[in-house]
Amino acid sequence: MAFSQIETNFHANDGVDEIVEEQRPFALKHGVSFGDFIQFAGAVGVSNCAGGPRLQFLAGRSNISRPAPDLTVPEPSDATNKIFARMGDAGFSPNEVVDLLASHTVAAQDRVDPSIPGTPFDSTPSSFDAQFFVETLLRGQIFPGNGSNVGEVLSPLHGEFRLQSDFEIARDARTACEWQSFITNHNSMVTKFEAVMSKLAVLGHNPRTLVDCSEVIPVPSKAKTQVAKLPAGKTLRDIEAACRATPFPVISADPGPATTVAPVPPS
Ligand code: HEM
Ligand SMILES: [Ca+2]
Repeated sequence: MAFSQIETNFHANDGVDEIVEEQRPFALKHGVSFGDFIQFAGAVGVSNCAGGPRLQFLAGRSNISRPAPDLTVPEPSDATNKIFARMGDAGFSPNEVVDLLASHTVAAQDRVDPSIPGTPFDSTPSSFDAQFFVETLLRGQIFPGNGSNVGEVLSPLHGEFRLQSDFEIARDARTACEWQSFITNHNSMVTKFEAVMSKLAVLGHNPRTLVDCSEVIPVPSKAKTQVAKLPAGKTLRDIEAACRATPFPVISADPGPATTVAPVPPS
């Protein structure tokens, strides 16, 4: 937000310009630092999702900072080794990257395939559920838009988008069991997401110098279920299970005709 002239030009930040320009006037108007505003908006935003986490919110970051160097943010076309190495530099283990990727249950793409903006990564983009962790393990069959783009791989459902990085981290021997574990344990997914987000939120800061203002973050509505489902039209045979230690759980499929996924509303 402070260095958007520089940082929004980095390829990995493509699309971030819009929300930065939306939010900056609020931070300036209320005399809140950019770092605090971004953390606050993220915590409030995700609390609106059914079944979502209630993130800690600490205030007190200063606006004294420098532009980040380019090429530090992972790209969806990066190999898992590279993603884990970059995230490792920031103090996150491969399993913590999986925990962070629960965010992709409430996410959509605009720029990887610009012909289909708003195409979500799971069938329930307004629900903070574990559908993302099931659907990324389904065998890929179609490209939802104009064919294969850099960082995109085959998706299992019409209207759903699959990032190459999500596909590979779901199947990587280092992370496949953490990935699979969330399919039958919504609480664990949310608790681990809250924990890893607390870590992400204070990177580069001493948390002891910040003030805990978490009580201003709304309490999200409860999750409907602890266990995810197969989308309608899919069976367990469509799952590419990758965790060697634990068999893939027996989960049921939604009834009805094959699931297709609608785009999220334009932002
Ligand atoms: C591990 C490396 C990651 C890669 C390669 C990656 C990649 C991407 C890409 C390519 C998009 C689509 C952007 C667009 O086309 O507009 C996206 C969307 C998104 N990502 Fe990630 N991501 C990663 C990790 C994360 C993390 C750690 C978080 C948060 C904790 C996150 C949260 C989101 C959200 C919320 C969206 C949706 C934005 C929207 O709907 O407008 N991602 N990600
Ligand atoms: Ca979801």
